[in-house]
Amino acid sequence: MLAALKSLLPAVGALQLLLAVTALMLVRYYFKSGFWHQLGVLEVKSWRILFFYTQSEYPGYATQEIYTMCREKGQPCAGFYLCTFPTLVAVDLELIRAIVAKDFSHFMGRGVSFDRENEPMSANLINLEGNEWRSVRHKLTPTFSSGRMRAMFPLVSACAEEMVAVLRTQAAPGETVSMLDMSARYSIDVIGSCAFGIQANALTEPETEFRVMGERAMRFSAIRLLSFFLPPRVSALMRKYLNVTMFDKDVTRFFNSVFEENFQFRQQSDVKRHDFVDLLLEIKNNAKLEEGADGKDSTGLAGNIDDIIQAQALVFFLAGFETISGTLANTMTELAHNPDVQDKARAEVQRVLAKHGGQITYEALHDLTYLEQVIEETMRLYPTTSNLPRIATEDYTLPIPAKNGKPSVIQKGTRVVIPIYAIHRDPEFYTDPDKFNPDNFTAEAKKARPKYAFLPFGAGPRICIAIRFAMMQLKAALAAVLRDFHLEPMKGSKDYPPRFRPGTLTTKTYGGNKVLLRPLTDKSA
Ligand code: HEM
Repeated sequence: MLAALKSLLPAVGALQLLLAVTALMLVRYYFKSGFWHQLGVLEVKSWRILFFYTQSEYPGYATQEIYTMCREKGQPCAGFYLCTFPTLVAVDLELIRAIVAKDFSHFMGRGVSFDRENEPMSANLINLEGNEWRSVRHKLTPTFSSGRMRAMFPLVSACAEEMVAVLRTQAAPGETVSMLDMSARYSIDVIGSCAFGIQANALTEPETEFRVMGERAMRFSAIRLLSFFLPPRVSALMRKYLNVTMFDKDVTRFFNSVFEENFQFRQQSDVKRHDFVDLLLEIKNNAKLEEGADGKDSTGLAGNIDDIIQAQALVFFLAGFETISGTLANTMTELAHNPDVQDKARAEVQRVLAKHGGQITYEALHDLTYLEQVIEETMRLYPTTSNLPRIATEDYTLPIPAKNGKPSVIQKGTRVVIPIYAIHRDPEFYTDPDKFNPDNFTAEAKKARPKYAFLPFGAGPRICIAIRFAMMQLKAALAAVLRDFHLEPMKGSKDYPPRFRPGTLTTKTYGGNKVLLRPLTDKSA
């Protein structure tokens, strides 16, 4: 029977399978109706949830609808049942704090299905759970310390200066530049340099292989995205019979070979670049020292240390590419459309540069506090992750009584969604929430707002590990652009305010963030 199915599947095709799975999910949805009601949790029945799973619209919209419904009804959370598992949308900020921080031991994972045996690259920090995650996180954390960032800054700064040099050649009068494209090339060059120890040259050669492969790595078809969040046994069947892997095989092969080549070179040479390759090498050497008699690292890592190290290098790419390029591109679009903000940010850059001998140094970045507000406001409006996923790794009693006032116990395996996009657009926390206003992030404004009302990097022990690295990259690039250019909106553009694109893992907008650039010397002339 199985053999017959297997031979049929290629003919059936991914799309048909997806339709069949969707139909099954719908049936299951109706079967399970009342599930949340019985638990005393507000139950959601909206067709939008299907769009959420099939990624046919920006996933922030479906959870925003649920968020608004909860707020109107005074409920801390709501649940829906689809795709064979129950999902809870947490709305109340105290409940969110409990899930991501206070009761973290019940929610240590994101619930992503992966196959370590056949795809060692998928056993990365983002996907790992439990003690293994804890161990890898503990080993990687020092990699992002401020001392390490300071040492790495020259590599990042070189890419920022290269970007403005390329922009200078592109900023012909009246010609628009796609800031999304330029930011992607910058981000690729930074990752190539810092995580793989190579010159990717995406800024000077846009179609370089590193970039092409990088963009392929980030392209997840609907079926691939769906497979991440299905129960492990269903994903395993999809892998076996449909060949649905987490990463494209060519992509894995490419990144493996680039990393291996440079890793071996570093092992055999005395070259030190103070980049992630050096630091991963250190982790490997320390792990070897800690190796137990069974050949496994004694600190809780399962599997081969070389595979573990390689998986983390790839995660720097996966987690660091589109998050940076999208945020950078959206910040530049907002600066182009908000000339007052742009003038104020540039005045700050000029003032700070004068104080630091005319150089964009690591220390100078710390003084760019208004620029930081501008970046934070961009991340509020365009959070790279619209919804933060968690999975209950144990049964859990909700700390806030739900609908019927009685304690509600959610079962192990329940998915939890923290609706970041909706929280960031809540008028209770941000007046005129759709308006770009960096004053939302003055020290006073931040103090007056609950901590969990701003979650661009997530929160709790699984918060983004690379916040310092991310801010350093963003500030270095923006300071160089503001120093050298005036940004203006594209004439007659219909892409502002930007609309969000469906079907992407990180938040993306339509239009490619096109702006007009005027070299500052021309402007003052
Ligand atoms: C604007 C830039 C960035 C944003 C907005 C961002 C945002 C996030 C978010 C929302 C999470 C999930 C946190 C949670 O579940 O609570 C995350 C996790 C993570 N990020 Fe970032 N990120 C950015 C840049 C980067 C960069 C540049 C890197 C690496 C070089 C990186 C590496 C990671 C890793 C490894 C995790 C998983 C951490 C764990 O599970 O322990 N991120 N990031």
